Amino acid sequence: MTIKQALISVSDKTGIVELARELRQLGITILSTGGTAKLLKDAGLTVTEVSDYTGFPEMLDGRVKTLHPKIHAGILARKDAPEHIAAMEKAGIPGIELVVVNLYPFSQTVARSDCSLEEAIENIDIGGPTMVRAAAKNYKSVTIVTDPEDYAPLLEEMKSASGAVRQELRFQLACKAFSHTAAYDSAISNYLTSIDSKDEYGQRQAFPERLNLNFSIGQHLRYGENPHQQAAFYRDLAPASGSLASYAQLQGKELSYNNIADADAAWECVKTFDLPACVIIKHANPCGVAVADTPLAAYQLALATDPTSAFGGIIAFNRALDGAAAEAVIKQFVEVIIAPELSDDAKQILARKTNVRVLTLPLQAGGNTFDFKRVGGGLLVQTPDNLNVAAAQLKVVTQVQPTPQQLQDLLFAWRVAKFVKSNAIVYCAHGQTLGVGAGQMSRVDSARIASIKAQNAGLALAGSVVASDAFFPFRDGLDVVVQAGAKAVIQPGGSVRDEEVTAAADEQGVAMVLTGVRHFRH
Ligand SMILES: NC(=O)c1ncn([C@@H]2O[C@H](COP(=O)(O)O)[C@@H](O)[C@H]2O)c1NC=O
Repeated sequence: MTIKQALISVSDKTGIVELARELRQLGITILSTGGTAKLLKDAGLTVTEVSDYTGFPEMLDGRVKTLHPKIHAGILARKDAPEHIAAMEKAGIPGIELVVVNLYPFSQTVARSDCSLEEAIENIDIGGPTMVRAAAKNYKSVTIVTDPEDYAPLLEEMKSASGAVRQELRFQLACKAFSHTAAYDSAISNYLTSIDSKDEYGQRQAFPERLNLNFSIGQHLRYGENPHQQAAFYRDLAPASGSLASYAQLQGKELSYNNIADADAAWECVKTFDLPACVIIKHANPCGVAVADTPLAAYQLALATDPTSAFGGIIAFNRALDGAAAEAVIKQFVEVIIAPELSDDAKQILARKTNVRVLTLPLQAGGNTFDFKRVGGGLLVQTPDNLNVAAAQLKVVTQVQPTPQQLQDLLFAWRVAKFVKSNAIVYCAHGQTLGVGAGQMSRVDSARIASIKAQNAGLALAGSVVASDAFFPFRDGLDVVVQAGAKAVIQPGGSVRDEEVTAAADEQGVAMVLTGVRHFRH
């Protein structure tokens, strides 16, 4: 379909002057709205303002710019239907074969904490989506472009086909256009339905009445959790900075479904430490975590927790990976390595193992607004568990006080326990996990398993500290960890038998601190 006339009306003006210049060179007439027209004219391009074209000025503070039959008939007329062509000729309306539109920045506007309802409403684009949908509906006659990323491929196509665009590309762009308007309307609906109606338009609730999710496909995966399951990885339209979805893969095989899930667990855990840290994940649980002076030392300590389970693990660092650490890590079978960056040495060393997936991610705070869990016929939605307890918030409930070193280790153990599936028991000493009990239905069993694991790894628990992700419902769990050698315990408290558990700790001369916060993880 040859393009004679284009309509350009964009909020995001990235690359628009360059596009318009190329369109002019191809002999295409350009119609444009106020701000866009001014920018193009200032760049020396010949442009007709929509208001001059329709003979109807923009009005109501821009609420009506392009909403005119001369524009919409121009977009919606089927160029292959004689009756449409005749009707257009009779009305004296020329066709529009290319529409380049992106919408008012609604999501960016409402993301600002000081955004008022009035401001949000004014950022609901009306004329833009109307043109986008009209052009997308009429993709057989019209090309619709909503993303500056598509300007270059569009021009390439037009230049190679004397200004024409193939129907295949027009259809692809139309699909993208409907996704664009669908995402836009979802954002409006999510925002408006999360406003607390009781509070005159001010208070926003966390959860919208209707939850519209919008993710775009990042990649098709070879299979899901198991080979007989199909799978894909979808990204947020704008992933939070420093979240897993913003990874860059430097080398290695394609990531699998389980790789991505485990990489997320590893990255979220390692990000929470200030000191150089290493986290090794297997089947969504940390099997070794340590902090030390260097990435190498942290890795060696993390590996020592459970070298058997670390086989085929996902390993994350919160510091640049240097050559020494890289050399040590590739001695083991590792699925994925993640770090904020890699030294040139480390890159060369890891390149020797071409299959190993290596990801880099910016070490930045910030995460998802909501966590989701699909259940039969529904979706559980919650805000993420991003509470980090500080030393000042701990309450010592025993006669024995923890030493400063124990306190430091208790906080370390507590941070790790948050990332271990419940029931979680984590023994630690000197910034190293010594035994991790995960995912047990009984807390006592988790405590026993964690001690067995430490024993298997040849790590002594005498004098260690221990974290329990939730309270001890009975003293039996506490007895197990004390018998194993723990001298200080951190747990939320809140059981009806707290007194009995504290008495058991006193009786055995160990220190116990309460966080007042629980970290179940399922
Ligand atoms: N009301 C209308 O008729 C209308 N037509 C186009 N727009 C939007 O106006 C924006 C461009 O405006 P300007 O060219 O003035 O910077 C685009 O995001 C476009 O989607 C409109 N604005 C809002 O609805």
